[in-house]
Amino acid sequence: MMKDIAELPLPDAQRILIDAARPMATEVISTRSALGRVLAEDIVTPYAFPDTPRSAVDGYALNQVGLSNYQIVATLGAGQLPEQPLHAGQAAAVMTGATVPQGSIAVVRVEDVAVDGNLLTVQSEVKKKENINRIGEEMEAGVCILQAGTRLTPVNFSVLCCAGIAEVKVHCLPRVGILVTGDEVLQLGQTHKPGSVFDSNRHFLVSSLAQLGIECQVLGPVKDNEVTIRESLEQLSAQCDLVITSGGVSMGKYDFIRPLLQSSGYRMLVNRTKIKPGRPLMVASKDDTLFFGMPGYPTACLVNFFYFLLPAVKRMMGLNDVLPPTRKVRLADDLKGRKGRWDVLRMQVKGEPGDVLAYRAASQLTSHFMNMGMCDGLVLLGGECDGINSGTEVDLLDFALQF
Ligand SMILES: Nc1nc2c(c(=O)[nH]1)N[C@H]1C(S)=C(S)[C@@H](COP(=O)(O)OP(=O)(O)OC[C@H]3O[C@@H](n4cnc5c(N)ncnc54)[C@H](O)[C@@H]3O)O[C@H]1N2
Ligand code: MOO
Repeated sequence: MMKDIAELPLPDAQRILIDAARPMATEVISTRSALGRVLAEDIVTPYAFPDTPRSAVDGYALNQVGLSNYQIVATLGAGQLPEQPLHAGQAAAVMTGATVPQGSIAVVRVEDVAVDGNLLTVQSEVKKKENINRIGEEMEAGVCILQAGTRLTPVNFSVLCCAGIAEVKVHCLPRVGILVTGDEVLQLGQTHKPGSVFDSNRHFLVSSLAQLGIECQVLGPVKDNEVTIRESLEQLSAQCDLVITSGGVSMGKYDFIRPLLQSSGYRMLVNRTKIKPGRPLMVASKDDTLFFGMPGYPTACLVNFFYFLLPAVKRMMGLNDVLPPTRKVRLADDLKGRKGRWDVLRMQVKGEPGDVLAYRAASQLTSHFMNMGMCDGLVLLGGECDGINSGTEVDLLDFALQF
C-alpha cells in the first residue's frame, strides 16, 4: 500500500507531471506525413538559398549599366541554367526566378524597355545589383531554420518542404487509452434514463487529443465494478504510454480507481491537488506508462485536462513549450477565490481587439457544465489570491490557443 501524498499546489503538481512525462522515442518519417508532429532534430538548410543568382522580376539581365542599347543573346526561364556568360553590351531575357548568366550586373523590368528583334533599348535608369537575388542572400547552407521541439504547423511544415527535406526525425506519438467508468454513464445515442448522464468526458478527451494528431483507444463506459475496472486498466496499461480514466476518484463506495492503483504497484505522483474544480485528480506511473485518473464531473475533467494532462501530453510529444498559453484580458467582473487554493473560473470574452473584456460566467459550480459552451477560457486565481477586482488585466487560458 502506498503512502498518501498531500494535496499539491498547482505549480508543484505541474512540475512533477512535466518531469514524469518523458518525451517519446523518435522515428524518421516522410515529411509528407509529418504535419502536426514534433521535430526531434534541428533542421538546417541543405544548400544556400538561393543556390544560383536569380532574377527577382521578368526582365533583362544586363552585363553593364548606363548603355541605352544591348544585344539580346539568350532567353532563360526559371530552372534553366545559362549556357554562356554575358559580355559587354549583351543582355539576356530572364523570367522571374530564372538563374541569371555569369556576368549579369542588374536586371531591368520588361516594363522599362523596348525590344526590336534582338535589340534592347533601356528606357529607365538601372542601378547595379538591381533585381538580382545573389547566392546565399536569404540563407547560407547549414543555417538552422527549425529547432528540435517545434510542432509542424502548416506554416513551418511548408518551410521544411521549401528546403526540400523529404524525411524528418520526429517524436513518436504517445499511444493513449481512455477508460470511462460509471454505472450511470450513457453512450451518445442511447435513450435517456432519469438519474443518468451522457458521457461527455470521452468525447472531450478524444476530440481534444485528436487536435494533436493523437488517436485514442477507448473502453467503456464500464460499470463501477472492481474486477471490470482492474481488467480494463490492465488491458490499456499493456498497450498504452498514457492511460486516462474518467470518474471514480473521489471518496464514494464505488470509487475504485485510487485504491486499485495503490494496490497494483503504481507509483503515486499526484494524489489530489489544491485546485478547484478538479481536486481529486490522481496521477501515477508504472514502468513506462503514465496514468491520469480524472474526476467524473465534466468541468473538473476539463480543468485538469488544460492545466495538467495537456502539458504532460505535449511533453511526451517532444514539445518545448508545454504550459497553457494565455492572453491578456481585462476583467469586467470582480472574481473571488479562497486563499490556499487555486480557483479556476470560467469566463466569457467580449469586445474589440485592444479592449477585450472577460465576464465571469454566472455559475462556477463544478457540478454545472452547460454554461461552458458559451465560455471562451479560464482565469486562474493563484494560491495566495482571494480575489481580483474588475478592471484588472489578467491572463486568460483561451481554449482556442491550446492546440
Ligand atoms: N465525500 C467526498 N465527496 C466528494 C469529494 C470528496 O473529497 N469527498 N470530492 C468531490 C469532488 S471535488 C469531485 S470533482 C467529485 C469527483 O468525483 P469522481 O471522480 O468520483 O466522479 P464520479 O463520482 O464518478 O462522478 C461525478 C459526477 O460526474 C458525472 N460523470 C461521471 N462520468 C462522466 C462522464 N464520462 N461524462 C459526463 N459526466 C460524468 C457523474 O454522473 C457524477 O454526476 O467528487 C466529489 N465528491
Ligand atoms: O474539485 Mo471538485 O472538482 O471541486 O468539484
